[in-house]
Amino acid sequence: MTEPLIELKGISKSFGNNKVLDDIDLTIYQGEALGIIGPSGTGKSTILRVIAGLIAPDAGEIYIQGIRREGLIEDGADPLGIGMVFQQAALFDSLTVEENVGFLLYQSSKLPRARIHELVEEKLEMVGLPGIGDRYPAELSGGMRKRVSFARAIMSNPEHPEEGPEVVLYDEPTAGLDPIASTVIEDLIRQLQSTQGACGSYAIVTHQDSTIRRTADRIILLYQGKVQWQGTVSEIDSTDNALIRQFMSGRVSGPIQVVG
Ligand SMILES: Nc1ncnc2c1ncn2[C@@H]1O[C@H](COP(=O)(O)OP(=O)(O)OP(=O)(O)O)[C@@H](O)[C@H]1O
Repeated sequence: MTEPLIELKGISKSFGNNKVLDDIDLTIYQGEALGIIGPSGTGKSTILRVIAGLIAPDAGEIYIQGIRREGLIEDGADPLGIGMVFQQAALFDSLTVEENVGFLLYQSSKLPRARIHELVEEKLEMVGLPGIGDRYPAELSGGMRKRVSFARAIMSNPEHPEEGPEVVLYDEPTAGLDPIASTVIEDLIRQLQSTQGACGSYAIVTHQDSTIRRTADRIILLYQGKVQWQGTVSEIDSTDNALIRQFMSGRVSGPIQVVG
């Protein structure tokens, strides 16, 4: 494996009495596609939010390209860009697609509007949605909104190319999509990984079987605050780990307790 981009060491996080992450060690390597799976409520989104620097762990250390992160992302930029695609597309409803995708550039760059427009159009083309910049999110389907949020996540400022996202964190990017729309998103994730130069390494949280198999190379299973299993995609079918067997088959009986 190549060099570690992001390392979590001994990460713990509780909400009240609920210990969601319990002394987790996890590394994301350069060029890696890491799938994070596990039952609902086991802290998959929480781990992404910790990696993104949106919430602070209670204990443990986070290293970004070998440099320890102090505080949250808002306290100082990481040495590499981390983009996030949320489960909900999280677009601003009152802004057009163009204003959403170019949001950060319109807010904080000195680029002329025409140049931002070009860059937005370039990203929209990459996600297969050219020419929709003047529409509003409410006019789009769920799958289109997700693709627009991708376009926003991969936007970088050509004045500061080093700030472009090198790592993307995908939180259930295919949740609620039909199988064909899911395939489009899965292909897009892999396509961006190989062509964009930017989104070459990523972690993806998903419950969908096709997304697990098509977008991840290495998988970890989170349960009860711990990484309980890790292996390659082909190993999810051959392992006799009882947690993976139950999770992938959807059986109610087994070591994973059904909540609710
Ligand atoms: N800000 C918060 N305040 C209180 N509890 C929280 C907060 N964020 C998450 N939790 C709790 O932490 C646990 C883990 O939540 P998280 O969203 O990380 O799970 P998940 O594995 O991503 O779940 P799902 O698969 O259902 O999306 C849950 O019990 C959730 O209720």
